[in-house]
Amino acid sequence: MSSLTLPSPAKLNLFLHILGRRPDGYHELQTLFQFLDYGDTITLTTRPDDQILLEQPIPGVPDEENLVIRAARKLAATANNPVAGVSIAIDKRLPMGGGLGGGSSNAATTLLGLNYLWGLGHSLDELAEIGLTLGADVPVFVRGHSAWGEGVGEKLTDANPPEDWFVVIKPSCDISTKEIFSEQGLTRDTPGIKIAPAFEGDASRYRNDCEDVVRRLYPEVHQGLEWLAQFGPARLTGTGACIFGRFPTESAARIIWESKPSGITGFVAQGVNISPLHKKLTELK
Ligand SMILES: C[C@@](CO)(OP(=O)(O)O)[C@H](O)COP(=O)(O)OP(=O)(O)OC[C@H]1O[C@@H](n2ccc(N)nc2=O)[C@H](O)[C@@H]1O
Ligand SMILES: Nc1ncnc2c1ncn2[C@@H]1O[C@H](COP(=O)(O)OP(=O)(O)O)[C@@H](O)[C@H]1O
Repeated sequence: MSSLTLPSPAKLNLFLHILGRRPDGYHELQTLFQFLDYGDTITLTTRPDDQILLEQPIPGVPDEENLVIRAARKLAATANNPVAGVSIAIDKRLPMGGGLGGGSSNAATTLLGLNYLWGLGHSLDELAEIGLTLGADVPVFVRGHSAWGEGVGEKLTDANPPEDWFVVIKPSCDISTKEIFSEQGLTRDTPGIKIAPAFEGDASRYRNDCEDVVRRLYPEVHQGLEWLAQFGPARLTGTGACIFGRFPTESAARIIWESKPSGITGFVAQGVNISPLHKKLTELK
């Protein structure tokens, strides 16, 4: 049996513009993804039989729907020869449905980890294509470089935003991506911008178009943003509920984190342009 323990980092949408809606109802986006040096950890252990199993179910997510199981099954189906079974353990730190991409990241880590353990030799392009069938955010985690995202987020161009520090807050509400994209009042006509070689994060030309709707529906998010905005640029990631404030140094971020009102949950982490998953896989080679 062989075993592999790998990081499954979070992402932030440093901005998120909605340009329009496609005939199939999906929204055309422009976004900037950056990874955080913070996330879940996944351990993959091969088995003597051919089963693909989750060691510990995630409450509220049936194993059949868990993105790691779905990713492993899809990958196994691409193999020319039978592959070993695998037990998958997820050490979950990322809040679910928080706009941090935890589920998509778990899927990508499983795809890359099993590609290595099973010796399949698929390229990142091939794995990103499999990933896209699991979710729009999976390809950026597979490619492992911060990126401008267009289309539904699958057209990716490498980006190098500053590796600033973030205070990430999880307001005490769960927000469904589908609910926000169904809202009447959502801004859906932001003009497309030319992707820029440099990103000045707090420039007024960059927003999260979901923010107004989410602030209106979820006062906890509004209050969190008002508090964070006192200290620097603050935004929603994805369709929420998590919000983040950006700081140039770790100590600046930690001072604000220590001053938070009681009851606020979240964490401090650095933005990184190479995914911690890819750093770890490079060390293994
Ligand atoms: C908008 C982002 C930005 O990162 O939000 P977060 O999920 O991270 O918050 C993602 O692209 C989200 O992608 P993903 O998480 O794969 O979305 P899904 O679960 O497939 O989408 C749930 C529902 O949201 C709507 N949806 C999703 C993505 C999109 N570009 N347009 C949409 O209209 C669709 O109705 C879809 O059925
Ligand atoms: N391994 C997983 N981790 C987290 N969520 C998962 C996983 N597998 C399936 N899901 C489902 O995906 C949904 C979105 O989760 P997640 O990717 O963490 O949030 P978001 O897309 O808002 O960043 C969850 O609410 C959950 O139902």
